[in-house]
Amino acid sequence: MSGNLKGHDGEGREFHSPDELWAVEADSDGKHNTWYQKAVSYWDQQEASYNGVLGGFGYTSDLDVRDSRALLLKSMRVQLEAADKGQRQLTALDCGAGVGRVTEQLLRHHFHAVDLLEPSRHLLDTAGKNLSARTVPQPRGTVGNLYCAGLQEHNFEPGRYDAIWIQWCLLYLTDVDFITLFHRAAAGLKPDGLIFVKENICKEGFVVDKDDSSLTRSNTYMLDLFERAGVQVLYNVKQRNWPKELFEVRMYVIKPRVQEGSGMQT
Ligand SMILES: C[S@@+](CC[C@H](N)C(=O)[O-])C[C@H]1O[C@@H](n2cnc3c(N)ncnc32)[C@H](O)[C@@H]1O
Repeated sequence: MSGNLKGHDGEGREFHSPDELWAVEADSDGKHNTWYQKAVSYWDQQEASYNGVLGGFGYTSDLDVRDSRALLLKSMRVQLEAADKGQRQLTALDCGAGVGRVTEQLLRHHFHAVDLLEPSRHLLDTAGKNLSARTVPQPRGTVGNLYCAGLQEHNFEPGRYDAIWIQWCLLYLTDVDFITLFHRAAAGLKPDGLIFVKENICKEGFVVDKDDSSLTRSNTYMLDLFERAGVQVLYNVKQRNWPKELFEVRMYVIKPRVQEGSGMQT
């Protein structure tokens, strides 16, 4: 399916398929280290603040968190009720965490421990400082492990997480790494754990941004990759009240499929 998807970048270059893009962006060894390094270099130069990680649209943070919270509460009602009764300790991983905005505003209010993964050292350091210094009113959770790494290279601790939150960073992953990520992340989940993806979405095909080495995909393209990753999409929800001048934003709640006969999640 994704072979039929066409794309373009901001410099007038057209791509007939994602494979053409990945061939153009490959290093001489066929890997995409330069593609990934360019993204981290871009983020190394951005301001370490909510406004910086939201591309100058810091005012959208509250809107974003409001819809995320509604979907989290709906998707994890059983687990959160058990936590409220003191029957369960919940752990989350915030991926591409930036300065820890999603953890501070959302995850630490519902999970007992939140780990952060972020490849830009200065953003991760700021997240660590923000989360230890700020006195959020009665947060449930503490900050756990801080991993300075990209999603394409991270090894998830087996069976640790009730939720893995991946917001505005899948757009940095090649298709191959996008697909394998879900296999690796599934191993990091508890048996009823879920993966939450929140991402910019273009109307059709894909749009490449050479500045930060990213790829905004259409909803069709995202669903095709989820299908190829062999995961189940429980919810596919559009962010409401989003500024018209920005890409549409969608949230996907993902459940790994259980491998028949093995009791293992994939
Ligand atoms: C638009 S910011 C979003 C930050 C945070 N998720 C939020 O919503 O506030 C994108 C983040 O993705 C991170 N990033 C870039 N490449 C990545 C990769 N390969 N894996 C994981 N995160 C990546 C950037 O360093 C940056 O912090």
